[in-house]
Amino acid sequence: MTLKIEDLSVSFPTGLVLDGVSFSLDRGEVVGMTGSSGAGKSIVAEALVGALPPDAIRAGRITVDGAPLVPRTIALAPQRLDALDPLAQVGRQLERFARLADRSMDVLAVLAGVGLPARTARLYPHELSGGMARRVLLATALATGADWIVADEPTVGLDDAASRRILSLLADLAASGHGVIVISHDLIGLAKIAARVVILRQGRHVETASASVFTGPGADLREEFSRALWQAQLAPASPC
Ligand SMILES: Nc1ncnc2c1ncn2[C@@H]1O[C@H](COP(=O)(O)OP(=O)(O)OP(=O)(O)O)[C@@H](O)[C@H]1O
Repeated sequence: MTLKIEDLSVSFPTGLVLDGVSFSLDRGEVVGMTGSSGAGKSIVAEALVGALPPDAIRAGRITVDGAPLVPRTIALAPQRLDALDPLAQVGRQLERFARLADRSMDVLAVLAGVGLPARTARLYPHELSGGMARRVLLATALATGADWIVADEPTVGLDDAASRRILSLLADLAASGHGVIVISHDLIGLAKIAARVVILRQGRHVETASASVFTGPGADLREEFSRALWQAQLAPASPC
């Protein structure tokens, strides 16, 4: 199955924020999305899962094998930890997500699917480590039974080792048959797990680069902006 995004544009009364984004992915694949801050990455995610603000106007086509994408077949693992209800145990929250998608699921199986032990079901969000909370956010998307998962900044705030484990989990979700879109500023991490990386700048789709071009100085990247983005990540951080 192929999810195809064609000419996706989004505008608000204040103006156009996304202009002509096109890319596709198959189930079993990871596609990365990166770009400068405010480039429109979260807007793409919201458009895909049908969660744009009410004053947004969307244009373009989102299809699966030629038919319009069915909303409940795609789910967002949100960026913000406050998407979790601070007053509800993790297990209860996963059940809520499943109910919203009109399905029943096995909480412990969903937790195991994101590498979390059964006891996590009884924990409240404030009892989770950063890495566990990121996994629970992914679990909220999996609890819906969606085929397509959009993970918005799933490694933000994590150290290198925890980030690597989350990226490897996302690759595993694709290997188990999901189509996974990962939004991240960590281009080095994305290049390790994604087949392609969609690069956005100020609402424009700069290019979709195959992961294999993220080597050395990135000479095979088509656009200057993409090369600059890649090289900025390779450069050692300047001492404070
Ligand atoms: N409700 C809204 N009304 C008007 N403009 C908005 C609204 N939501 C987002 N925008 C604008 O859309 C643009 C893209 O925002 P978006 O959050 O998608 O960027 P992003 O690439 O995810 O950024 P970051 O990497 O910082 O999270 C920004 O210019 C933002 O100000």
